[in-house]
Amino acid sequence: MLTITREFRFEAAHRLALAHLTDEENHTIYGPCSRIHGHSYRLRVTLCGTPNEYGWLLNFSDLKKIVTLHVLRLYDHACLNELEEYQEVLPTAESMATAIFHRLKPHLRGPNYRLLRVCVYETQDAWASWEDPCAADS
Ligand SMILES: Nc1nc2c(c(=O)[nH]1)N=C([C@H](O)[C@H](O)COP(=O)(O)OP(=O)(O)OP(=O)(O)O)CN2
Ligand SMILES: [Zn+2]
Repeated sequence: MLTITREFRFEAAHRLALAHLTDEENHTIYGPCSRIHGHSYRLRVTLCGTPNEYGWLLNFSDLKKIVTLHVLRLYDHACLNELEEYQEVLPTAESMATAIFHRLKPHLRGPNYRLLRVCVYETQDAWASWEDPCAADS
C-alpha cells in the first residue's frame, strides 16, 4: 500500500481529571496530569491511495492547508479541555487521535486517496493512533 505522511506540531494545555471526582481522587488516577499542564504535541497525518496524473496522492502543501484549517487553527495554543470534542471525554492522546481523525476524514478524501491514520505524539516516546482499516479498500 502506498502512503504519504506529513508531520505537524502544536502547543497545547490540558488537564486529565474527571468532573465527578475530587482533586485527590483525580490525582490518584492521573498523577501530575490531573493538574493543568502543557505539551509540545506532534501530529502525523497519513493518507493512502494511488498517484494521480501529477504523480502524487495529494500535494503535501494542500495537506498542510487542510490540517491547518481544520485542526491546528483550533488546537494550537489552546486549552484542549475547552474544545467541543473534549466536553464528554478527556483530551488523552487516545481521544485526540480519534477526534482529529474524524475532524479530518471528510476533508481528506479524493478520487485517488483516503485518510488512513492519525498519530498524536504527546511526548517524544508516547503516542496514540487511530487508523481506518477500510481506507485502502474504499
Ligand atoms: N495512555 C495514556 N497515558 C497517559 C496519557 C495519555 O494521553 N494516554 N497522558 C498522560 C499525561 O498527559 C502526561 O502529561 C504525560 O506526560 P508525562 O507523564 O510527563 O510523560 P512522561 O513520559 O514524562 O512520564 P513518566 O513518568 O516518565 O512515565 C499520562 N499518561
Ligand atoms: Zn499531559
